[in-house]
Amino acid sequence: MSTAAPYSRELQIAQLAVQRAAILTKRVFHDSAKGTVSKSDASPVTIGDFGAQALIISALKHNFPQDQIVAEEEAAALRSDGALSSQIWDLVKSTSLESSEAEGLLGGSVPDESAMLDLIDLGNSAGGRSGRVWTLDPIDGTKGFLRGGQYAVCLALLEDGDVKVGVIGCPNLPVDDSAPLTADIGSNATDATGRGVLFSAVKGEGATSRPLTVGDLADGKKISMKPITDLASASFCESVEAGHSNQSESAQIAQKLGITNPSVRMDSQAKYGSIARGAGDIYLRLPTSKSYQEKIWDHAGGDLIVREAGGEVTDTKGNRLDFGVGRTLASNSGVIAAPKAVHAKVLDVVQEVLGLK
Ligand SMILES: Nc1ncnc2c1ncn2[C@@H]1O[C@H](COP(=O)(O)O)[C@@H](O)[C@H]1OP(=O)(O)O
Ligand SMILES: [Mg+2]
Ligand SMILES: [Mg+2]
Ligand SMILES: [Mg+2]
Repeated sequence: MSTAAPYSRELQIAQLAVQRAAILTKRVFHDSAKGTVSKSDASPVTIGDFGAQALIISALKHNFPQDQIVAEEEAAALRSDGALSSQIWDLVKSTSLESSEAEGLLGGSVPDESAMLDLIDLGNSAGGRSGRVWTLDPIDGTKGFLRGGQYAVCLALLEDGDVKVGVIGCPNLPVDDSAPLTADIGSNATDATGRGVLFSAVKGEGATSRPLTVGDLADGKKISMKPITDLASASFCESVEAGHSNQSESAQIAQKLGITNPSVRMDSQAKYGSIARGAGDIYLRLPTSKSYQEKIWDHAGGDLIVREAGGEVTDTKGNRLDFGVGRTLASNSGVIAAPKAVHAKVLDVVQEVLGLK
């Protein structure tokens, strides 16, 4: 008797849902006014973020009605702004996958605008240590999205706080796994031919990449981190936004490690995907303020994809990221992702520079 691969249905639905949402975000980037509004923390959100969240939650609700969902956005601002809401509804009702069979698997279209708002708000779960929890960032790196740089559509499944499935769609990364890591250089990075990658991982089954929008889901190729012996030739990536990660400390760390290449700055979980496929080696995210707590939707997929590709991911204290404490990584501080063979060395220097030892 043959048994299906673990989480194969969850993986298939997550991949299709991310693909469909990326069709919407690309339409927003190319075709329409972005409908950008500023949230209470002064970060931007666009009609692309809301629309992508509605489409993905619709697919999750259809397939896994019992599961909890922790997603970044909420519909409150749309309930008090009918014009914004109807702009999003125009997009959501007119975005579908080409294959009607695949659309059927996702449960088809959202019935009406009011249902769309309710779907967006289903992402309000508190998360936690028990049961099945999906975590969703409909557009990770909204600033990158707006400037035509890197962004990602990110979905992961946690079971009892442990990441089991991670899917990250990166519309602006080159398809070629061996393309060198380049800085987020604005309009040069947009989803022209040859761009758009879907990274996936299932716990214990490895990590893959495939083109985001064309071909069969089964076409994923195994990816792995670059075996690295000499840190002098390593490349490391970090946030574009200086407010998200301390870039002067990372420069000191790189220097102490003997890394000679300048950091590659890119937005979003595209950083995790890029190191997982060996386009880069190390991802450093160093806390800028004691008060900011990283969000689980910003890391769950990337954490699994890097670990399944042969990497180690910890915080600056050396602890694994704990996705079971709620909507944020309240018990962690920063992120250090690197190939297993060099992670301890990198962490040691991080702790030295941060004064943690
Ligand atoms: N003060 C902050 N510190 C760290 N990350 C932040 C902060 N404010 C927003 N973010 C989130 O950081 C992520 C982008 O990180 P990166 O710097 O790696 O591109 C995004 O998820 C962004 O949210 P958003 O999803 O709204 O873009
Ligand atoms: Mg945001
Ligand atoms: Mg994010
Ligand atoms: Mg986001």
